[in-house]
Amino acid sequence: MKNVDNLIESATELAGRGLSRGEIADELNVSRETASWLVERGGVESEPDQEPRATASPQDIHVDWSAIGRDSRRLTHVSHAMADLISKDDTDVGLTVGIEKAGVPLATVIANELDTDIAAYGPAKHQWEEGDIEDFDGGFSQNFSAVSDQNCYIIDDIITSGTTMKETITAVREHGGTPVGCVVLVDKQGLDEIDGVPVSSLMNVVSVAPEE
Ligand SMILES: O=P(O)(O)OC[C@H]1O[C@H](OP(=O)(O)OP(=O)(O)O)[C@H](O)[C@@H]1O
Repeated sequence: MKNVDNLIESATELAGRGLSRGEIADELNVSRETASWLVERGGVESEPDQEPRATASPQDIHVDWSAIGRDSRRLTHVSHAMADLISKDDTDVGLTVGIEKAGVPLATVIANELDTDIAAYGPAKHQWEEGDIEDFDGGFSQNFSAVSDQNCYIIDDIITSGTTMKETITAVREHGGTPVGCVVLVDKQGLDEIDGVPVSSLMNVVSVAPEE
């Protein structure tokens, strides 16, 4: 089980390897604000030109679903529950797209359950090595189905900012597919839709902290 000390340690190590706060946020599945907080708690100085140090604990949470991810039977049960969220939809869906990495094993089970083909999308951040991440493109793996002319579900584990899901929706459309639903384990934004595509999640994270 990860606790905040583990997260601070991981964030400090990633910062030491030169990753930006945004990249650390992606790696640890937390918001950028939380990534900054974790790094600063680890004793690393703020990045130049960044907002002032966050002294209070931010309103983000880290979701550790490794108890599901490390056990194929649990993963299958949970994926069936995700499929159940969308299985009553009327739309004729022929393809389930998993977002690499964590979305793919979930999508594999969901595709089997819903009797669709399967595709795998690698987001741009996974191509990034150095320089501006905007200069990199994501892509669909050639080892799986093509998306053209298919109604598609898009599967991932977590929505944090929604950037990865939005990128995948755009990529599906650019490749001639039609995204008809996004399904995740946990939606930290509690979104109804992204770019006109309905979002379903097994769990939404809702902050009950009073506004500052
Ligand atoms: O909504 P966003 O702010 O875009 O963040 C959510 C994404 O971040 C994580 O991917 P990550 O690359 O960190 O991990 P993974 O490759 O293990 O799935 C997660 O699996 C989502 O794909």
